[in-house]
Amino acid sequence: MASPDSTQDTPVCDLADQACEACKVGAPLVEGDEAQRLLAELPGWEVVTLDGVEQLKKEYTFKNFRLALELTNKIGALAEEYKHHPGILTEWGKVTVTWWTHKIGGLHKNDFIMAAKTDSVT
Ligand SMILES: C[C@H](O)[C@H](O)[C@H]1CNC2=NC(N)=NC(=O)C2=N1
Repeated sequence: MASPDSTQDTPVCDLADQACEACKVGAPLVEGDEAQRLLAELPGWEVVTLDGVEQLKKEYTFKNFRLALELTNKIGALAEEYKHHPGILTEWGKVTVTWWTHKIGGLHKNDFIMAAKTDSVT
């Protein structure tokens, strides 16, 4: 039994367990070193710039379309639950997910939280 103060007992509130905050126009963008620090907690995710907007992106692969659609629907339910919505491209054997915050035209902490929550439903 590890001692109560050992590091493995230290509760870690990781991204997937955090709640999204209400995001308003003018909220600060997450960029540079802060983005890289949060990205390090998100295996398989990358920051891409599409139409000048930084977004988090990850591809999930499957052996058929039905499984891709199942994940798509799980992510859709997450988005509705947390009122924060991704881009989702659903293809045979693949789901491509992008997270960014439309209101601020880039990345917010919420996008990193939702990316972690996306991984938690795969
Ligand atoms: C009115 C509605 O709650 C807002 O427009 C929400 C909806 N979902 C959203 N999703 C994302 N990714 N960015 C937003 O700015 C956003 N705004």
